[in-house]
Amino acid sequence: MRHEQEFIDVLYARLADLRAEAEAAVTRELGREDDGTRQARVERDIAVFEQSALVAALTAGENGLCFGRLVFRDGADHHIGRIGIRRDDAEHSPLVIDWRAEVARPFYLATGHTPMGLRRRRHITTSGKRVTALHDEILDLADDTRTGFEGSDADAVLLASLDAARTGRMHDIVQTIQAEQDRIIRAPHRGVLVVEGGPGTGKTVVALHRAAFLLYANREHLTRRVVLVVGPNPAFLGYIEDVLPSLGETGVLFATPGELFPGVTATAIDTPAAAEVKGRAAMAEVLGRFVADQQRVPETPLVIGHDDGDLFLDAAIAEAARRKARATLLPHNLARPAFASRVIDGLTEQLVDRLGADPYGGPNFLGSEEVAQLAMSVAESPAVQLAVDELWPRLTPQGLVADYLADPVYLPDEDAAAIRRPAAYDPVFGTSATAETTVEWTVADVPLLDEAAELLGEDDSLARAAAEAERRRQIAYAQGVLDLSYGSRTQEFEDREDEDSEVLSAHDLVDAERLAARQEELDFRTSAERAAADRTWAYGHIVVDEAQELSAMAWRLLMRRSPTRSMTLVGDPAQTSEPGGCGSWDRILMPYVEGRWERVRLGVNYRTPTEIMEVAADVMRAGDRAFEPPESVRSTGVKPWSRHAADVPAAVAQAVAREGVGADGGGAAGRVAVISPPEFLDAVAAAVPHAERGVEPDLTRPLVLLDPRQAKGLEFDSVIVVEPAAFALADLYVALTRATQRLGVVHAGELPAGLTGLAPAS
Ligand SMILES: Nc1ncnc2c1ncn2[C@@H]1O[C@H](COP(=O)(O)OP(=O)(O)OP(=O)(O)O)[C@@H](O)[C@H]1O
Repeated sequence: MRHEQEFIDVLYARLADLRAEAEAAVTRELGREDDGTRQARVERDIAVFEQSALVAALTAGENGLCFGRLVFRDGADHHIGRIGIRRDDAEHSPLVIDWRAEVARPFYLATGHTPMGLRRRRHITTSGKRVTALHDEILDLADDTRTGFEGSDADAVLLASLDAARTGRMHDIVQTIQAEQDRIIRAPHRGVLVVEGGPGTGKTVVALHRAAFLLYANREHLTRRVVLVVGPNPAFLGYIEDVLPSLGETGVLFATPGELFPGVTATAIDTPAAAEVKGRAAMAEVLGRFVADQQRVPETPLVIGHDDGDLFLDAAIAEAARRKARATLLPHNLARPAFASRVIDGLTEQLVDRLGADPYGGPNFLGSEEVAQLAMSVAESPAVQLAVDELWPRLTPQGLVADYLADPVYLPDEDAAAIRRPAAYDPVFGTSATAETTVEWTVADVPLLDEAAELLGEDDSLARAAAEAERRRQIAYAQGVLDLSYGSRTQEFEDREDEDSEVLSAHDLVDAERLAARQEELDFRTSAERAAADRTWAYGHIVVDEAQELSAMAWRLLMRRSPTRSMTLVGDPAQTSEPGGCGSWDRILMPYVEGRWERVRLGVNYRTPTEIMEVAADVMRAGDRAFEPPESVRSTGVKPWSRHAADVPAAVAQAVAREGVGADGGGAAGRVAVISPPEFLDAVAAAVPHAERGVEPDLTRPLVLLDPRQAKGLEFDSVIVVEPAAFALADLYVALTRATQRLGVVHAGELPAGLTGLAPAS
């Protein structure tokens, strides 16, 4: 213990030095007078950016900085930590090794049967900077040295962590990653990896550690292209948001499916029927046809005034123009110039025929210069432009979808009725131009907007050309900066030989292009922020949690954001509750990566004790006798209970009080959740006014009141489920599997099959 404490003291002293150095560097750079040149600013901004990131990583890594030690048979001896730190010696030898480095792998994988060269593995438990416990495992049977910390219970550290009171925030699991989880975390980043498993098997936490690992192993690429984590709702994102920063990774973008179309926030709620219709893959084709309908041919010719006499934009001209524009295969707005030019040609021909016709049937009198002049006058005529606008209007995604929802076509009547929304009519401007500003969007509208944006296209060629010119300029400047600063390269954090795998380094300037990219980032703050604002951003890797809930249309959107198909999808088809949810992985992935994706399964439930899992499994077996739940890793001896009560809210209040939550909302050890069907939420809330509730409840409060959808992915020490017969089966399964310690059910109506055997509460 003393030796380890001495080591930890040295480690924290080194951490403090490094942080002081980095902080001093930030202060120095910020205070430095620059000579006003762009180059000086680039240098300063880069130094501030990198040193600040270093400070953030060092601060994040502080808690539980070192948690393990590996002693190898060949004499090598390494401490393992949350981040890698090097000594201040000439070789910069490693003091503590990042858990993601290859050399740390035996910490997670070695067994007595396959010791991976290990003699001894030690778990070091700390509280703040103090060593509080050691657990040693001997992996080399020939080794007869004993430290006194050898115990047969190798799982003690894991069980202690699973038993600990919840805080309302997910924690990292670097100290206790299990072998089956480690293999998923370190799987190569190419392709689509589906992580499946029942409740509490660690799908979410594993996916987050995988993101941290991929950032470590592919830092350059993924920092620039950004890792996106998609989670079901804001409360869930709040619940998981500390995990990656605690591993030193801050550049990851988190979003709910309703936030994936920049500029739109989903605030309205669809009926289940509407969400289901909007989520169908067929909506892509329906919207395509609706866009085609906006490309019109007039029934009677449009009469266009012109100095040389009226022009007639008839069906023949419009039809030819439409054919030509569609033949470009460009999106609607980008094909518009082709339509306009053919209309102008048609109208010019009319003028030429009229003005230059030879009454005796000879060739037209007008020369090519005169014809060109006439064409110009037609093209510049506001009346012609208006006519083109009418037949091939410029459209926005918001305007198009609002118009479509106001009068949905190409759908059976019943489906159209489900999604129809009154047009936001503006008496001055008409409907479509302003509808977009007044419509409240739903989560299921977001993929429709994205589809519309694809169909319509955005004419950003000028913006792109300007961006490219700017990038070239920055590369030229960056080359100059490089020449000056390459000599000052230092690397404090590195565990692997490979340069690209460094954790962080102050001056990791490798080439001018990369430096220019950094500078580009500085202009717009971080890559993650730029990605969030860019609908066409191609992410380096996408993690989708609760992936079973996404509709076919939502998958189309996500796949567009991942052209390289580098994705980790986690979910559990048995927990599908969204009516538009895709459910089966085959169905989700077939259109994109048919046969070229990998599925792995996690089979151990770390959250829910056996006693609770048996109850949840009984409920599922009532509908599917072959249902196989994940196996719980522990049992608590505490049986779930049920209470029949005429006044359900009052009974909930009593149960909450028994959990130790006082009327002021304080007092409980850990966290308590009441999960109620939406229709009873208000009544229950009146009985437990101290419960935290809302769209984005603060889960760190002792007592929260949730509907089943909000409870997805979360966990609590104790859960009280209200009126279970009113839940859909998948929702009930989710609600019953949220507790780490205790589960109770309060009901006035019948209990659903599977719950009737619960012990009645006293
Ligand atoms: N190796 C581990 N060490 C410590 N805790 C773990 C480990 N694996 C999982 N856990 C814990 O188990 C709990 C459940 O994990 P997680 O939420 O990732 O499961 P899930 O499969 O996503 O569950 P669900 O589908 O029910 O939402 C979390 O508290 C997580 O920290």
